[in-house]
Amino acid sequence: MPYIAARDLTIEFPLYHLGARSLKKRLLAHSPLRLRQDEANRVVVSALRGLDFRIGAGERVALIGRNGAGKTTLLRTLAGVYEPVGGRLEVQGQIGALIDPAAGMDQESTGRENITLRGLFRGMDEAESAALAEEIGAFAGLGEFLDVPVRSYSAGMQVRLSFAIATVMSPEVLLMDEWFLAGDAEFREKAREKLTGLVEDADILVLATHDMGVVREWCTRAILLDAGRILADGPVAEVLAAA
Ligand SMILES: Nc1ncnc2c1ncn2[C@@H]1O[C@H](COP(=O)(O)OP(=O)(O)OP(=O)(O)O)[C@@H](O)[C@H]1O
Repeated sequence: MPYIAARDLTIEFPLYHLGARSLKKRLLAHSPLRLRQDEANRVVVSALRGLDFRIGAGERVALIGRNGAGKTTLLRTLAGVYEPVGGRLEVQGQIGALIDPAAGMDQESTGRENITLRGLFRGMDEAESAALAEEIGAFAGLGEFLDVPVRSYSAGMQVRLSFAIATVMSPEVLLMDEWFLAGDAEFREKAREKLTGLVEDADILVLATHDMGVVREWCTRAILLDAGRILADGPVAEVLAAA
């Protein structure tokens, strides 16, 4: 059964090129909770500070909180993009990540080549990968751009392509940042339909969002983050009432 277990999970980012010592000192004095000096005398941002939680199969969890609270950092950590500097994290289950639109995309290759590569990587044969490319290209509405290098896509086209790639297979653990719900009205409608199916199929959903309508509609549990810590964790209605 898929699950996520975090124990004292801590993520920090070193800040380079801060320059003058006086600036360092001022920063540290003004933000003692988020900034500290590490053993190498670098100023580091404490993005996530000692998080403890367990998410089991069947749970749909919203990560909520103000700008800079740590939602995206937590999603990226769950996806394996960031390595914790402290604590333990276990993620069991096949992950599907809708976090960074350009992640894993080769900008010099065409949309079709990118899709085919993903298919082959997942163990499909060439015919299956080719069929996948057609299906994804059609869903993303790329038309002839399917055979053009991705670097010449508009931002919206990149989002549609990565959305279509990431959602075509049903992951057990679905990690999603809210901007995947953005886009033009026509695509948004298609995306919502697709996501509703995906959310229903996934064993675990973790969604970072500012949209409380989406939280109420899709999630069973909310984790409220503030300055890298968990302020509240529980059923959506309870956490939203406390927020
Ligand atoms: N690559 C990075 N380098 C340095 N600091 C970072 C980096 N990524 C995030 N941070 C810091 O970590 C903290 C958490 O940021 P994060 O993006 O996770 O917040 P968020 O809750 O997703 O915010 P938003 O709602 O604005 O998207 C912030 O203080 C941010 O400045």
